[in-house]
Amino acid sequence: MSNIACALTIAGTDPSGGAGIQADLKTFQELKCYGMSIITSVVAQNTTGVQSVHHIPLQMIDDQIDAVFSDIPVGAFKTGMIATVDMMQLIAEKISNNPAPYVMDPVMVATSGDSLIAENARQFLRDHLLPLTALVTPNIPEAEFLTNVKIQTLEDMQTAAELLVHHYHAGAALVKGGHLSGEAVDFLYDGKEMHRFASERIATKNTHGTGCTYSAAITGYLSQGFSLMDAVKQAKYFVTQAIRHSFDIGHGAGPTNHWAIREEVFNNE
Ligand SMILES: Nc1ncnc2c1ncn2[C@@H]1O[C@H](COP(=O)(O)OP(=O)(O)O)[C@@H](O)[C@H]1O
Ligand SMILES: Cc1ncc(COP(=O)(O)OP(=O)(O)O)c(N)n1
Repeated sequence: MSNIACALTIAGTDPSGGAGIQADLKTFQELKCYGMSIITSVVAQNTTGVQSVHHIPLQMIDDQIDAVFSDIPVGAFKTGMIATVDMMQLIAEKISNNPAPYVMDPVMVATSGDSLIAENARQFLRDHLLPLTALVTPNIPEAEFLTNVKIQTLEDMQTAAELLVHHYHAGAALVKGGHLSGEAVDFLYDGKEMHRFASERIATKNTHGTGCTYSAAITGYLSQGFSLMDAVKQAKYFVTQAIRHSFDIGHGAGPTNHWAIREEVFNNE
């Protein structure tokens, strides 16, 4: 039996390669994890926005999950876009007995402004999936929706992180500050302590898929046995480098560069 770390993503697709399943698998690969994927929706999108969405039938999502869970031990898994309440119900049922750490990127709206999940699914996500998580990774608008706290300051971010754990029963919460100004600061609250992760703000419009990449990197590191704190620390470095070396391709918000740390990783071996 191989002892390679196996990481799984349950999410929607991005044929232009910057976000969703494609970003997750590229990230897993860069971290030398064995990447696996379950597709919830096929999304026609690119750097400028979402053109159309096709939801995968429930039975097919069910079959994909069974195919993976019945065969391969999952070290850690994440969810991204889960568009409907029916899909959420099914996924909650399927993952509730899996002991691997669950990282939720509570995807609601794309960088382009297009909505990716049904209105009633947002509340279901908070009430039924959040309590199953080891970690939830909302950006500011997502944290505002989930907690009903208006977030304008670093203190507000910390309040939201605490509420997500103590009131909404997330295992831990990482509230990301990409949508504020100044340094790019994120707060991780693990139920006991608040940890701050900061980097310089990089001047770029090319941030398509940053949330997907960050949560996939955390999942990848968790699958390798890193502690939550170390997984977030390493992933923050990964996503910062991916933004720093992002690509100016396409006509809108370009994608991050998943291989930005490859040379450094290889050189450190
Ligand atoms: N311009 C930027 N420069 C550096 N880091 C950034 C920048 N924008 C976002 N980040 C970081 O990228 C990660 C994802 O952030 P955020 O944009 O808040 O989430 P999302 O991509 O889900 O909207 C966070 O670590 C955040 O601090
Ligand atoms: C299929 C799919 N999942 C997630 C997203 C969100 O990605 P993006 O629009 O780049 O926003 P962040 O990852 O930065 O929150 C998507 N567009 N498509």
